[in-house]
Amino acid sequence: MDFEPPFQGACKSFLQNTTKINKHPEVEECELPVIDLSHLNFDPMNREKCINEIAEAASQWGFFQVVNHGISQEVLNSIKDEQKKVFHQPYTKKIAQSFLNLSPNSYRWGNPQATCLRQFSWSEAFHISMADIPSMNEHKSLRSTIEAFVKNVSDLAKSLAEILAQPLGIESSYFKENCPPRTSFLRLNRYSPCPFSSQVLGLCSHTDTAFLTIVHQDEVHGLELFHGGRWIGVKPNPEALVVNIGDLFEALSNGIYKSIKHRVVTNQEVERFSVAYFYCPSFDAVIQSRSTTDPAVYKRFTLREFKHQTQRDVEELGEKVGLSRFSFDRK
Ligand SMILES: O=C(O)CCC(=O)C(=O)O
Ligand SMILES: [Fe+2]
Repeated sequence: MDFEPPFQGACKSFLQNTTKINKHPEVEECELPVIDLSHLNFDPMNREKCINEIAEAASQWGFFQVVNHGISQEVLNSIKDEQKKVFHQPYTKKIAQSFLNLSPNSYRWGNPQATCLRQFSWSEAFHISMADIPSMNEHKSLRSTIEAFVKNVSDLAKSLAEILAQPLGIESSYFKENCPPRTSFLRLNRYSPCPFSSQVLGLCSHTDTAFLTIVHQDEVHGLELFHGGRWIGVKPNPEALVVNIGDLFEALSNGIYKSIKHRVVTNQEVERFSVAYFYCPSFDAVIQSRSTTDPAVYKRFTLREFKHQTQRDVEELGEKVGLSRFSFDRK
């Protein structure tokens, strides 16, 4: 098929000298906490209970699902349809810098810096900065679907961030001041069927950098998170969106909320799609651990410093090291 990136060629040398990654079929599936956001609009007691559930899930799991989230099924379905159309364009077209009129390197696949199979991702993605959406003029239906999705998902991200900030005593204006509308971004993901599914991951294990991420996954299983010392699968729930805490919120909350490692496994038969919205501050936003009682776990840093460190680690080690680079405990 002319839309597939040359995954096999790119990881051929790793496949020849690798031992199997320990995954499927041992991985169990779990029901992540499901939080009904309609309770936020009820009486103060119900609202308080809902806020506590969200904060509890963010600290125990770092991941949760939300229903009655305010994004219509129609918008979610059309994102998937549009995603399918765009990923099914010829590979040679997708790699052209001018495709979709996005910033350079918005289309990515595999992992050019991988040093071993564990770091390779059998998937492709478009990273779409909010600032790039207005220039997607030639692709009107993709653009308008993305705009409709972003309009809803950005409000949802801001409300969830403000809710999570409350128990930490962070002022409600923090996110408004630090996350201007253009600093967040979307990632459209496509996981291609993989003939080496017992060895190769769809998206290698990582934590997200953002304050928080909101994911709409389709009905195909694949997302797994590391919890309680083992990998567990997140059962797709068509009504729900998956929310996860990113590194910046873990740092801001002084380690109370957890940015958890997650990955996507491949399967041999069907393609899988997901769309992730990463709620991010501006590059110069200062991330400083907030706690009135405990000593700070993380040093103060800007997103720019964090990104530079990540870039260096990816170039030198093939993967991101993440928050531990900024921990006071680091040896
Ligand atoms: O595809 C998924 O379910 C998760 C995607 C993800 O973790 C990411 O894009 O960072
Ligand atoms: Fe992620």
